[in-house]
Amino acid sequence: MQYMTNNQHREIFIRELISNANDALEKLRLSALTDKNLWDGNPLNITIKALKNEDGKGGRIIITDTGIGMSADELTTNLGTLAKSGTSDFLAKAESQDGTGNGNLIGAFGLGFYSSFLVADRVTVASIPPKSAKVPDPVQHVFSSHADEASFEIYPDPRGNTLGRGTEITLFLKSDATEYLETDKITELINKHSSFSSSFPVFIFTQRTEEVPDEDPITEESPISSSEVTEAPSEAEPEKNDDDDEAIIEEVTEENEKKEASAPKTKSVLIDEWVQLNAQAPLWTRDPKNVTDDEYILFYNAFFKDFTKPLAWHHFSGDSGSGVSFKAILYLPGKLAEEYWQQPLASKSKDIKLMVKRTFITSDLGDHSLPKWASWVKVVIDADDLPLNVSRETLQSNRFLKQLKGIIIKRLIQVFTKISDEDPEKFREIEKTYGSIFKLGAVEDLKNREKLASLTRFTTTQRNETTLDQYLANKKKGQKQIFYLAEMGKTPEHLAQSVFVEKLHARGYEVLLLTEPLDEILFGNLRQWKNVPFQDIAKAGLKFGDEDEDPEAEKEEQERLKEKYSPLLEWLKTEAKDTVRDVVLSNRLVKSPCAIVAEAGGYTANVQKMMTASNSKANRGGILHEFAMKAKVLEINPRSPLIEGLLRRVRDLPTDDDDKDPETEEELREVASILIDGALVRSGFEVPDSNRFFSHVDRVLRRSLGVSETAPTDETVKPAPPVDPELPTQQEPLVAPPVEKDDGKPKVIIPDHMKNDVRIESH
Ligand SMILES: Nc1ncnc2c1ncn2[C@@H]1O[C@H](COP(=O)(O)OP(=O)(O)OP(=O)(O)O)[C@@H](O)[C@H]1O
Repeated sequence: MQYMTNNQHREIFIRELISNANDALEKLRLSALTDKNLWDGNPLNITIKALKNEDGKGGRIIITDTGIGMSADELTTNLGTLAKSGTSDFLAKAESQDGTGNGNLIGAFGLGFYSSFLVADRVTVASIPPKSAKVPDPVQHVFSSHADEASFEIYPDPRGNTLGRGTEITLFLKSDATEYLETDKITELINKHSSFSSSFPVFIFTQRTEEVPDEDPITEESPISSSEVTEAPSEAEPEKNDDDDEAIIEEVTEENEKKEASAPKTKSVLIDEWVQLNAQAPLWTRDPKNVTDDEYILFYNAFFKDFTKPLAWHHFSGDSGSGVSFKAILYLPGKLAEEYWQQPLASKSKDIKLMVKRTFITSDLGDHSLPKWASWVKVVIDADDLPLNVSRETLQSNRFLKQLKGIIIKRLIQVFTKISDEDPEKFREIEKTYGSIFKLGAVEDLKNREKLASLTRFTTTQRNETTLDQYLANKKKGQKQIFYLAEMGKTPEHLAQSVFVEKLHARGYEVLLLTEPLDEILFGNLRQWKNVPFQDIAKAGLKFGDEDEDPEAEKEEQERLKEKYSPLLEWLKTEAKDTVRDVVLSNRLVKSPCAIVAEAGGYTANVQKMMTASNSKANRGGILHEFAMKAKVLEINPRSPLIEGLLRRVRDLPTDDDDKDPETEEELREVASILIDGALVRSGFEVPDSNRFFSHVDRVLRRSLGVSETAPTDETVKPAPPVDPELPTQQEPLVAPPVEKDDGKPKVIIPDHMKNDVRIESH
């Protein structure tokens, strides 16, 4: 893999420049589809040549493409903007911005043309656009910029039109970057970073010596040098190497002379050669059996310009059924772009690269775009049987394009399902990035709802992860609901402690614990799974499913409790009338004395929080909102000693007006108020008036400690001194000025206790 180490990051200049050249070639070819005059059919390629200076010190690398080229204006706008703001400053910032200062930022995102300055202190770009109706007489211009200067120059190329069409970039290498003058080094770099950066041929200039028969030995006083270009890669003669005349000199010794007398005479000649570096067929056309993981990753990096590691990929071929056969590779990116989650519903797929016979056609699927949930997927798909010169407009009505969406989505879901079935470890990794995508997909994509919802995983009161199918396989006899509890932003551990879970858990029922906002939206859309409805256990309607099996005795017991508690239920209904619409005996509590449950049309604590967070006045103003806020029930646990105690006290309250004791009643009312507020908090709601709550708690505490309820707290405090608008005159600075070191740089003061851990250098 090619993830950057400290010293490696500058190597990426070659990848960036080849990728730019590839784009320029692609642009020419695509523009020529509509304007035939732009391209005369001459080869489209990229050539690279390294030239050492004659004095042996330094040299330059020349990268040339026969692409769309740039006019003087385009050179200014495309390349000049950064030069103006200072190239070295920019590079320094880019190198340090990832916080490690090791340039991984450059490695990960690419700097384009400006990465040239990682290895060069001067760069010239000679460029000329093709002849067109708009530019009938193009002129070759040179853009020249120095790494240390915040300026650039553009001037007509004194050499005239040497390129014919395209761009030639010359990097004058820094003294510490001369290793890149070795052809082997560049070849290694291109194979490592850029073997897939161009779909056009990339040639490198090499020289090798060869022994050839000497047909004219008499004239040969010393070995002869001959230069010949074995393959001219472009219509424009590649720049003549000034140093081509340099010969390989072979020492003529006596021994050699003797040998030569007996052996047939040969001479060493220097052969110039253009060697193609990316001669292999495009990756997607190859047999998957012969492609290594590294190749898939390198291809992904170069082709989609995403230099992170993809999580998975799928290489497949097929037939559309409408007579188009295709080959494709589909990739799951290692992470989803931040922007995706900011506005998932506004996202549009831009990385479906449609090729025809190995040539890029478009990534704009127009009306046949992928659904939003899948808009991040990266795919190269090459159709053999579409016409090459198909225009974007005719493409839109092409049957294959209409089918493309279906083909990709089907495969994408297959990839996820296969990993889910066969490799749980890997799926866990995938789920970290795509877990929410499955939920979004199941909400958005009706056609694939079931398949996508099958992929979702949930934490439960019994295990760390389960699918909905696994949940159903674990349901208890008679269980007719899928139990879940949702509270966004909380942890599953927190939810597992909820008052609503206690009885279900104690009885051995499994409860799904949902912590993401999308979870509730998903269940709201699904409503049921394999005909079993979802039940929010914080809401009314909870059924264990075995109630019908209750023996008569148990039913009688229920009736008895109801009757016993009716005075408390009635009394509490009055006390809690501002908070709930009803008070009932609970069948969902074990230890807790009480809880607040939302009615069918009411807000659960979770929904209420979401409503507050969404801050929408429209949501919060209406009658429906008022109704939903109040649609709650206070459930009390008849087996709780606290509730039993309260029942006794309520029963003991005199009913006769004459015997009534307002003080006792008030005390009890305070207890009830704390109980109701406590139930709200226990159930995830907020207390409506926390001041009132704490003053009640204070009074009850005083009573329990035997402290007078009316005894005032000593509230005397020392008042502030009188107003004094006068400002302090400067006597001593509050902060000691930085002490200058001998070299004029400020000395940074570090507290003694931090001296061993911190080192700061000032520059
Ligand atoms: N070889 C080239 N031929 C024609 N135009 C080029 C060439 N190299 C660069 N350009 C032009 O210069 C622009 C700026 O190039 P640069 O590499 O800085 O950024 P980019 O290619 O747009 O983005 P990035 O490389 O970061 O993805 C390009 O968009 C393109 O228009």
